[in-house]
Parts: sequence; structure tokens; C-alpha cells
Amino acid sequence: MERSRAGGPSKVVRAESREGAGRSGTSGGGFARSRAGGPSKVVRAESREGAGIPLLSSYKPEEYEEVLGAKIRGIEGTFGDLLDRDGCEVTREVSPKAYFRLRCRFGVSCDGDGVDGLSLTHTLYNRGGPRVSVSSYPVASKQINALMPKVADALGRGSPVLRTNLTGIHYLTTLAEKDVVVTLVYDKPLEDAEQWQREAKRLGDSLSVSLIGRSKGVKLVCGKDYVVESMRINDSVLSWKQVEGSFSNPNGEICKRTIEHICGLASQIARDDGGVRRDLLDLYCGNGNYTVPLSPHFSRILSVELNKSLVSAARENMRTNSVANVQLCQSCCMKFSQNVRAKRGGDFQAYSGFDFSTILVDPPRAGLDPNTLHVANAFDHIIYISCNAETLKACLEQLTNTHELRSFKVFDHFPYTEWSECVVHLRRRG
Ligand SMILES: C[S@@+](CC[C@H](N)C(=O)[O-])C[C@H]1O[C@@H](n2cnc3c(N)ncnc32)[C@H](O)[C@@H]1O
Repeated sequence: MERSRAGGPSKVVRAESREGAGRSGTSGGGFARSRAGGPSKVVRAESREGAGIPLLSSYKPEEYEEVLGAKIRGIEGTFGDLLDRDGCEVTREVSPKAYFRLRCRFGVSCDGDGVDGLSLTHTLYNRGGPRVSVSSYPVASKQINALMPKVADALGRGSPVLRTNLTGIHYLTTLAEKDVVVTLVYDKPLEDAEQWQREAKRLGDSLSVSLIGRSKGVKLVCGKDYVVESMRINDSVLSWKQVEGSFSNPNGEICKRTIEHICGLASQIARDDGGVRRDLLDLYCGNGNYTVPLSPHFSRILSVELNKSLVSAARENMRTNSVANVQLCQSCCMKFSQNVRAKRGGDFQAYSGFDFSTILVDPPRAGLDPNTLHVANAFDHIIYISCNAETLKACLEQLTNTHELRSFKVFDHFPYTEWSECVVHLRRRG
């Protein structure tokens, strides 16, 4: 998609590449509106791309509570019957109102005759309208905001090698505020990789960031292609590698509170089991950022993830955090479930000598396929993390036939949009 700025050479440029609504996944759809009147003030984010990323015009900190309240009412409406049946209340975890996104994707716009360099700006999607040029974006982390003018200036004034055919600038930062990866996205092949590397090194060194150049089928790395996040969870400082281009949670504070919440659920489950730590099946585990903090709460964990880079990061993250009770499996969860179901008729308790009490699922927006849903049903405890209320609802309609809703908490991962994340704990009915 292109637009010309009045007076400028029409050198523009795609913004936001596929961030997907909320978190990763393949199908769309925010939560269904409240049946009881509907939420009054839910902001529809960019529908096609970047739906977890609010428009600048939606960023209204003074309306944060109102927008979140509308989301909660929407969720209460959507899940009303299921919640009422088990007397379960929806609770919430609020996000910081500003600087909450640790990763962000921008388009690029360039003006000028090129003699003294170009005036390069970051752009944001604008709900189908012309993209908006921004010099800062208070939704993105402070580190990203601090870098934006420096990156724009350096790319505009510096060697044309880094800005020719540049269509996007992606940032990946952490709460720990140490590593930063800046990805430059091009719509044409990078012709001279060596020259690109030289210029990228110069820029990376001057800004203290790693740089990645991406064009179709090519990835050039100058520095690291990951960041290391670290957080204090209860009494331990944990850290994990987050790989550029693969899934990581965008809202660091909310991710931390999600971890604390699920660790609390795990403690409660152990109490339910008479203080005995049993085993966890952990599906869609990503880089293991939930697996690591959950590891002391279970005797053994079997974790499954499809993405090879994430499995390899998870493996490293287990080592870094001295986690020794996790078995990682690179597989599609649907195939994994099909396979175990075919071989064992759904008898997961006996799978490879595990003694499972609990399954944790954190699927993409498409939710659980029928086989994985069937597998989940075999567990006494189910922790379901979902960024799509529509698919969550469909799964809970099945699961609540056999399991009661014990808790339902909304984590506001995506302020100023209609998207949110729900963490639901179900326990087999007595
Ligand atoms: C919402 S993310 C959650 C990741 C992780 N729990 C976290 O919080 O970082 C969903 C994860 O599912 C993985 N995934 C997507 N489809 C999958 C499939 N069919 N089988 C296994 N993993 C899949 C993605 O690579 C991604 O890591």
C-alpha cells in the first residue's frame, strides 16, 4: 500500500506488517459484544493488521478505565451463562496506561531530494486511511520512544544503503531495558549484503542496538537476533531469550502479572491435590516463559511447541534457569493430540510415565482444535490462556460440561483496543 505525501517524492512504504490481532494466530475477531446492551466505548483497532496495536487516535489515557470497563462488560456478557452456572466472577488486571508495548512495528515515509539526506519518519496504520507519520508513540516502550528519532535521523541522513527500499522498522525491547533489536524490512532484495553489514554495524554501534535486515527470504543479522528478558517472580530472578520474528508477549508488565497469576493457580492446584506436586502438560509453550516459572510447581512438565526457533530458545531458557524437570517436544499440538489419542485413546495420565494433573494451553487466536480439546478434557485441571474470546467461548461450552469454572481473569494486554487476554482455570466437576 502506498501513499504520496504532498510535495514529496512518492517514496512510501508499507507500515505495520502482520502483527495480528492481539497476539499470534491466524483467525480474526475480537470478543463478541455484550448481550446486555453492549459496551459503550470499545475502540475498534486497525482491523486488517496490527489489531493489538491501538491507533494513535485511540490512545486516550484519560479513557483507559472506561475502555477496559467496556471490555469487561463485553466478556461478562459473552460468558454470562457459563459464569453464572458456577458462580464465577470476572476479575481484571490493569495495564500501565502508557509505554506498555515492548515490541512495535512501524512503516516508513521519506521526504526530500536526497542531496542532504532524506527526512525519514515512522508511520502507523490509520484504519484504512492514509498512514500517520509519528515521531513518538506513547503506546510503545520508553526505549522504543527514545530510539525512534535517533533511528529516523540516522537512516535519513546516513548511507542510502540502509534506507533504500526500506518499508518497515520493527523494534523489540524488554522490561529489563538491556537488549534492543531493530529490524529493517525491505521490499526488494538487499543487493550488497557486505555493504549492508558494514553500515548496519556502524549504526548499531552508535545506537547500542542489534540490527537485522529482512528482505524476502533473506535475514542479515548484525549483533544478536534476540533479546533477553528478565523478571523477579516471587523470590527468583528468571530470564529468558526472546527471538526476533517469533512470538513473545508484547505487554511486559501484563506478562509478569500473568506469570504470577498462573503460579498462584499452580499452588492452589497442588493444595487441591493434598500438597502433592503432580505433572503438567504445557501446550503452545513458545520460548517457555510460562514453563520456567511454573517448573517448581510441578514434578515434571511436558511442553509442546511448533516453532523450531522457539523450541530451541525454550531449551536454552531451561538451561539458563537451571530447570531440569521439563521435556520439550517440537510438534504441532493438533498432531501431538491426534497421535496420543490414537495410541492411547486419550489416556494422558499414563503418557510416557507422566502423572498429569494439569494442562495449560495458550493457543493462537484460532483456539483449540477438536483433538486438543478432547485431550484437555481428560485433565483434572485446565488453565486456558486465550487472546480470542470467540474461540475461548466455543471451547468453554464443551469443557464446562465436565469442568467447573474456578476463576476467570482478564489481563489487559492490549489497552485502547477491544482485544484482551483471558486466563481461565477449570476443575473437573466433583
Ligand atoms: C499465544 S502464543 C503463546 C506462547 C507462549 N505461551 C508465550 O506466552 O510466550 C502461541 C504459541 O503457539 C505456537 N503455535 C502455533 N500453532 C501451533 C501448533 N499448531 N502447535 C504447536 N504450537 C503452535 C506459536 O508458535 C506460539 O509460540
